[in-house]
Amino acid sequence: MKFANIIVDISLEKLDRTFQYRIPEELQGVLKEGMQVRVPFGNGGRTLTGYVLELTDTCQWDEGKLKPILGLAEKGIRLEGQLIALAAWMRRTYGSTMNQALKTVLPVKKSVQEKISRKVRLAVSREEAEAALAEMERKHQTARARILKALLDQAGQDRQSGQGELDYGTAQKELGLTAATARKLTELGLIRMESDTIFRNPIRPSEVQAHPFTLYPAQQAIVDDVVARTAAGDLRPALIHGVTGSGKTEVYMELIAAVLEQGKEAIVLIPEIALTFQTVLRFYRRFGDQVSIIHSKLSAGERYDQFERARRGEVKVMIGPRSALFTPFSHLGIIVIDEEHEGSYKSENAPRYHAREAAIERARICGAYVVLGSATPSVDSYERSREGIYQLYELPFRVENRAMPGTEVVDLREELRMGNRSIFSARLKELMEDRLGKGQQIMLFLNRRGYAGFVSCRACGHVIKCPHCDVSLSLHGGGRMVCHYCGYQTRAAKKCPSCGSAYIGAFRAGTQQVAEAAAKAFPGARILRMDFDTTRQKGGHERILEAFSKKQADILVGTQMIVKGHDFPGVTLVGVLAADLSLYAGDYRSAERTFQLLVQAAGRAGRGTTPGTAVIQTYSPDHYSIVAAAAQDYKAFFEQEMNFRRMMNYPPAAHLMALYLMSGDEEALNEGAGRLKELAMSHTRPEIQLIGPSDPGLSKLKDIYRKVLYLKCTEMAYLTEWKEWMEAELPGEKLLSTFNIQFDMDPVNPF
Ligand SMILES: Nc1ncnc2c1ncn2[C@@H]1O[C@H](COP(=O)(O)OP(=O)(O)OP(=O)(O)O)[C@@H](O)[C@H]1O
Ligand SMILES: [Zn+2]
Ligand SMILES: [Zn+2]
Repeated sequence: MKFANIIVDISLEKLDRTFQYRIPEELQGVLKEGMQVRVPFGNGGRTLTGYVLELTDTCQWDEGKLKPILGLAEKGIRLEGQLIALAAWMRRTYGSTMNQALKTVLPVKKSVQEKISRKVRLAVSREEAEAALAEMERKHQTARARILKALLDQAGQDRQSGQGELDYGTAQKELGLTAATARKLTELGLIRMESDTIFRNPIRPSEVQAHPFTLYPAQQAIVDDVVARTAAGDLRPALIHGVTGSGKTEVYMELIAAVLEQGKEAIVLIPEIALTFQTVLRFYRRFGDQVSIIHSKLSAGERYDQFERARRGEVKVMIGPRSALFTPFSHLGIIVIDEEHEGSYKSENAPRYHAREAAIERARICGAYVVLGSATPSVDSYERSREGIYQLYELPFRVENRAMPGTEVVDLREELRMGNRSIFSARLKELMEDRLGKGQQIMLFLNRRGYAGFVSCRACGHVIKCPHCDVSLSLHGGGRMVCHYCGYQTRAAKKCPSCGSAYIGAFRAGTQQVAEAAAKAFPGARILRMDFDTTRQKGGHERILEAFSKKQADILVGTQMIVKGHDFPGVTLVGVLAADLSLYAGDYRSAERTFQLLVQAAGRAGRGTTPGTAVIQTYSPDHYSIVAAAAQDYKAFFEQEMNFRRMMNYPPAAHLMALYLMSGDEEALNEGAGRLKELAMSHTRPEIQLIGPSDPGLSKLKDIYRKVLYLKCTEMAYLTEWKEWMEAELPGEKLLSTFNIQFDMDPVNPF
């Protein structure tokens, strides 16, 4: 590479200003993205340090006028540079402006003073606090002593937690607490300042258990192999495929402990929905105050504080969803991604990065390694483990050989034939009666994808699909059935093309109808509903789950949010009302998502000592993802799914890049989509297959019309090259300049 694009100022507003320099002979092959260099700046002979953002062979200006880089500011790449290199990779891979990419990886500085209620809490046991207080009184450190005493008084009153807690504002007013005193007490480790949105660490140092159990041989074998392999320099990601309750979390913690022992740090990504107190508690219990967390309820300022604590070395293990990946640790050793198949790891904002891919890149940049874990790995990851890109480990049994749930599949076509048109099949109803009679709990699960209304026959189960894309067509306005990939359209069928039955139509059902039907069928039962409507208010989610876990209800009805991660030992029956809902969601990952949901849903039944049963109702009992889920057979599912992906050239057999086009003006959008396709075709190559433009699942959202164009290709590099070309071309396109255009490499969630 001959040139380097350099950023000299990383204050936020100027992130997009890069300057190009010539790479001198002695730095050829040495210079890497993220390195800090010295460069001449302006005409006054000034020298500045800057970061290398990108290496390139394309000269943006007059080659003769480019100045050379003077030299490296320091050897190697420091933290800031590592994150900048990651941003450059994200921009290149996923498509966005450099500004958007840098803002994603670098914590945004606190700008406005936030009014958050802060709490001052005791960070030590009462005995330790009392000893410290006596010492302070002896030394006449009255300001500190006053605060400590007030906290101890509080601790005495607050029996339940036994931990003293004061409101920061009140302590300032009534006890004369100053910032200096608070800082000193924090440094001494006596108090902790927290806001209520941060989970408090409920574990006292004396309760931290370094080795709570001896690992089982299967767990220990994984730990030993990963530790030995990585120590020998093999930093390939590890994929742990372990059934629910097989002890994966204990393996993660053991690996993290080994990394901490080397003086390095750890990041643990978990889906937000699993970020429950229970999970966090296990990490606190194991690692004490070295643990901290990030979650979506934190304000920007609190998030920044958490990142600063990590930067200063006060925290060694950061737990959180996707964005915790950018925790500024200087000696990162391991990144764990639990439930690696979860769709929430894919960002929905530009750059639309996948946290798994970005984690692997960050680990590569700083010499760390990645551990992925799931009971139902993504097809992408499992395929990579088969190619040897990831190292696969398996935990096929639950700890203590606890039983897996029993699964039954009910054919809804049979129910119709027998004249049962209710939401509950005869078998599900029978089991519900049985459980209610025994005082056991039931979960009813509707795996609705929200908007997709596919068209199917209730008599024979036939689903109308796109002849070109092999995904189900969705019912749109005006009686049209539409393919969300290629735009193929046809009139809604009045009769089933397969059996001639008139029982054909859009498949729609809501949690409210289910709850009503359950109330009608079981008049005495106490029913809770959890979905988007009932969880909209703050804390709605937690309140419903808590009520259910306290057995204040017999039946919990909900969407996918009820099946993930929650442990309800009282539940012995899970009913999946219509597996077809996610199976025919109209995108190429529908079968994969269905398999994952069904296995997880079944995993909810019988977590306690009483064995559980899952009933899966469907019109497609022969579909491989339902057959495999019922048998809890991941490999069988994977083989058939991979065949489908290979046949249709969907990821991971190929790469799929989406171009989303958005505008408030429908007519202009149609015209723009046409122009975009023209442009796309002018720079395409035979290896790239262009599909669309088409209406996505949501063709209008908040008054914004949306179109999508797809490009398929087995070579990612060709798509990246095409994207770079398009990104350079777009600013000059007058017709397209008013649209919001976004790239999405290997989309995961339907647009
Ligand atoms: N070696 C062990 N000895 C005793 N108990 C263990 C051991 N390993 C795990 N457990 C316990 O078994 C249960 C399941 O383990 P864990 O949560 O680690 O499994 P998991 O695979 O992460 O589960 P899930 O997929 O449901 O999140 C936990 O209660 C855990 O404390
Ligand atoms: Zn039919
Ligand atoms: Zn199609």
